[in-house]
Amino acid sequence: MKQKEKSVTGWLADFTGTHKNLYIASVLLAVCGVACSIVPYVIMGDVVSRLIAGERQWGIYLREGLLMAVLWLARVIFHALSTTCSHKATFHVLGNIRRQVCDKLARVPLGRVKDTPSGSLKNIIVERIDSIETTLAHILPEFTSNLLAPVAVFVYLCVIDWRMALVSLVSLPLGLLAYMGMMIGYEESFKNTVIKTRILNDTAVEYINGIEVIKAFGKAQSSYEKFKIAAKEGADCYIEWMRRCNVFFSIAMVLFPCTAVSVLPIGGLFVKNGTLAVADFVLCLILSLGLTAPLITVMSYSDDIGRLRTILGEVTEILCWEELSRPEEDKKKPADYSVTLKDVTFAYKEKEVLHGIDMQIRPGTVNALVGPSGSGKSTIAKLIASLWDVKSGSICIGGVDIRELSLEEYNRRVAYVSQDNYLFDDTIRENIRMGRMDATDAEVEEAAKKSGCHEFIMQLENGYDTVAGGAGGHLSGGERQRIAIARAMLKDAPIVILDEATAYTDPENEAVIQSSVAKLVQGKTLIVIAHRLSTIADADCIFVVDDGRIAERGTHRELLENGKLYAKMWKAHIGVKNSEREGVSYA
Ligand SMILES: Nc1ncnc2c1ncn2[C@@H]1O[C@H](COP(=O)(O)OP(=O)(O)OP(=O)(O)O)[C@@H](O)[C@H]1O
Repeated sequence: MKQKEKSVTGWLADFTGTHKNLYIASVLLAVCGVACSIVPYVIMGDVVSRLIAGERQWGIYLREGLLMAVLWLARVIFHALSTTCSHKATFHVLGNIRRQVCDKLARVPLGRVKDTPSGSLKNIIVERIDSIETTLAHILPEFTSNLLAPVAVFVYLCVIDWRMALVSLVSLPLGLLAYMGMMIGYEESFKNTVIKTRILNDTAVEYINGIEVIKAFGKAQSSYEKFKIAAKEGADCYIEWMRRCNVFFSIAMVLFPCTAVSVLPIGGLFVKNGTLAVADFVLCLILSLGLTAPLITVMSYSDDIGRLRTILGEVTEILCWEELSRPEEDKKKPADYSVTLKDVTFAYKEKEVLHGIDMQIRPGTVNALVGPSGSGKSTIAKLIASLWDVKSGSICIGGVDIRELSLEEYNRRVAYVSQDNYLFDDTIRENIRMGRMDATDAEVEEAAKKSGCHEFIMQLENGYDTVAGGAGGHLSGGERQRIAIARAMLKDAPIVILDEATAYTDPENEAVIQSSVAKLVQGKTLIVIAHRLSTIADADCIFVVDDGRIAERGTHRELLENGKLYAKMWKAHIGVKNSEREGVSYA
């Protein structure tokens, strides 16, 4: 939270880290470049004076001309070196920002990430961070040179004739006035365009992600319409802003470079009354012409700086998200792999969905969570998997509160197989290896065999080297779940949480999955969210969740004897099951 008070420059200094020196070198080189661009004016002044004085030794002019050429060349070289340094530093900064954001996403509660549209996060991490590259890389060297150059020219003008220096500035305040008119309502307009662009991005991502549903329900036209409206609103917002700026901008751009309007007549007057030499007058005229152009460039950076501030604001907002409070290292060692929930409550935002959950899970036992849809089973599983933090109460592993265990160590102890088995756009082999990164190919294949994947993998075009596709799109739901089980098997964690998939209920797939789960959990603490009660009839303990509370607990037999919710659910289940063949049990 303390981080939130940090200024944009403070954040930038943080992101720059050890590469600050490159930025310093970039500024110093830019200053050298400015010096090289000013000295030719001094030489030019000398040339003009000599010409007017009637100097006829062409060798002098040649030498001075050559020196000017060398200085111009040096200026270009300094500029190139300066921007090379700033680009190098900037790429490091961008890498650092992206790394910090990605690390952060792994440390915040899952809900925080899920509640943010994936389009927005992707947009910030990829495009928006990328878009500040030019500004960050150019702003330091170019801001320095464009600001220093006119200051140096003005000082030189003062040295020649202070009156002419002041006369050359006459058009500046008028131009500034027009420019300020352009800045009225700038912040609001800029924010508006950022919001509209974000909406357009989110709509585009939603359109692509939901393409299957859109096609299936014939909603292509209405979904495209939504995208079209977002694009039009974005464009309108820009056009309206630019239309308002146009007049002021045009006036400012006309007024700024108008130095000659004041320098010519007033300088001529000074020459006429003999208070200004002709050579100095010519030099002042040349110098004043180059005075305002760099200042216009400096002012154009206000736009880039605004964008930089907005984007850094978005990035730092993510970096300030509250994290799961976990130590770097375990504070205590769990005595065993029992799981205990004490008076746990949990709310999604304001809506409390778990109200005082108490559960005792002995190590090495099979435990099931059953209950009506929406009763809170998955939420309990996710809290045990440490994806969210409880609102009150505690969850202990082997007698130690999970908030006293490091996330890394915790992840080694718990394998969570969710319904939503995401497969990365990588080979099947690497997807399974994610369970344990140092597993050999033989170990990967062994896990695949145990989880009933080997056969269908071998039938794929490139076997284990087949790319699974984004979100595992080329595999069926059942196949994806089996790969997720293989992954968990390879991880070999002592506590396994399994959210039983409801979607893949064909008897053959169900039997394969259940026998592979039975292999996965031998001797481990299993917590399974069961949708098909026959699979957990032999469980050591069944917890019946109803409306965010544990309504009943006990073995299958005990719960049937109770004759309450579980008995009713079993009756309903058997009604469906009677027509099917008997299921295989996990235990
Ligand atoms: N990310 C979320 N944000 C807000 N509310 C949520 C979120 N996830 C779940 N809920 C709500 O919390 C309650 C419990 O949901 P949960 O998914 O834990 O139930 P469940 O028993 O696992 O349901 P199912 O058997 O249908 O998967 C539900 O009312 C659900 O609408």
